[in-house]
Amino acid sequence: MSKVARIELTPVAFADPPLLNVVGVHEPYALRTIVQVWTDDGLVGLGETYASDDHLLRLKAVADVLPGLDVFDLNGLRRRVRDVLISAGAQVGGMLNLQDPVDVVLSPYEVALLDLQGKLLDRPVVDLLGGAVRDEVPFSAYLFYKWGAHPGGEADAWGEALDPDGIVRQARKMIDEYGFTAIKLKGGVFPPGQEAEAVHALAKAFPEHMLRIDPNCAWTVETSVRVARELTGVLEYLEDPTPGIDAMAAVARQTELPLATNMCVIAFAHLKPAVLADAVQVVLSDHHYWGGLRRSQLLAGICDTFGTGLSMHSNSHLGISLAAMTHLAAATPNLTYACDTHYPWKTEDVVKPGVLAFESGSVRVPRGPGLGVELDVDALGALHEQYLACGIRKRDDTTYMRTIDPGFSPNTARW
Ligand SMILES: O=C([O-])C(=O)C[C@H](O)[C@@H](O)C(=O)[O-]
Repeated sequence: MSKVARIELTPVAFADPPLLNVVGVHEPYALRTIVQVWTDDGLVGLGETYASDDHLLRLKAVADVLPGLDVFDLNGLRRRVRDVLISAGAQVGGMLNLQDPVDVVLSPYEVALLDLQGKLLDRPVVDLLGGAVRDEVPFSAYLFYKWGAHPGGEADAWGEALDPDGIVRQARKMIDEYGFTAIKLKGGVFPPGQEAEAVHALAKAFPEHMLRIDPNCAWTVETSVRVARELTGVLEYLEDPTPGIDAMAAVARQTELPLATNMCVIAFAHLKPAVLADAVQVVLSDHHYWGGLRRSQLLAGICDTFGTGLSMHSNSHLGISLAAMTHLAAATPNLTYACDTHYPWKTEDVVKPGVLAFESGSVRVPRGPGLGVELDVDALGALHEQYLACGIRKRDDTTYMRTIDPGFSPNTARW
């Protein structure tokens, strides 16, 4: 029996371009924690998660109680995570508008144990999740309004995108380089009419592509209904136009356009009220806060039961997460939408190159044992040094953006 012997938690910082969203501009660096779980027989399993100071403290508290755990005992893992968090006074269970901290902390450990199980059995993680229903997982081109450079920094190859022409240019570059067949525009930055204009420009330039826009709850119910009606037949779904289950339900009652969310349904406790109110037609899963890969499949089953669509959300992430997302999506039959990913925006990674590549907008499921990706320990060390030097220490995973000068964009207003 292979048991957990020790855990290494390594916070890292990697370069992130000046992407804009409703709360401001991405910092020059995004932060993540790389989790390594070592067994008593010298194998290592990998996980990746957020890196706020509070989250790191919780990860550390759990790491202290994992030695001795059988790597196949995922129920025992969840029990230990829950016990540690409850005794530390965490509000577990998914309060209104909050993720369930048990699922958030559980996730990278569950992924690391699945990676270990796969290595022990010489099978890819997708096989442990029920087997591949698709060998290639489609992702979407994730577009952002964007500055040409961080203040005082050098311009990057993507250039500036602050109007419909800039967004179409960005889409063209993404599609040329990665072959995406679906496009998501991060909105909530400019007035809604201007952002709808960008969607129309994308529809004109890429008539065969599936389109989405996500203003991250920046709009009122009235604005959401107006934009939804204007973009019905143009978008495949409208993501989080307005905050909360009740407001989303009010929009849903007044439009035919499917509404999607990764903001009002973010824990199992939110599913029942959302279903009862018929508030959302598509839930964006994200294994980083839905409790890992197997609990994301539980979410998929619940969505299937209630006829709710399933897509996948992404924050800035590295290759361990991309591998985990790909295995999960490959093994989840009703995950039929192209998944979100920030991966094309990243120029540094902690995994060795060669396994994860986009072809025609899709990533082929790694077939090696476990997640199928290998840690580059030199890169891990360098990105950890960057974390120590970069000066960004996150207290809270929701405040990872620098708020931009409100004079630059009216993003402080509610539209
Ligand atoms: O609502 C979403 O899709 C996200 O939160 C994804 C990303 O984190 C995005 O908003 C970002 O990084 O600016």
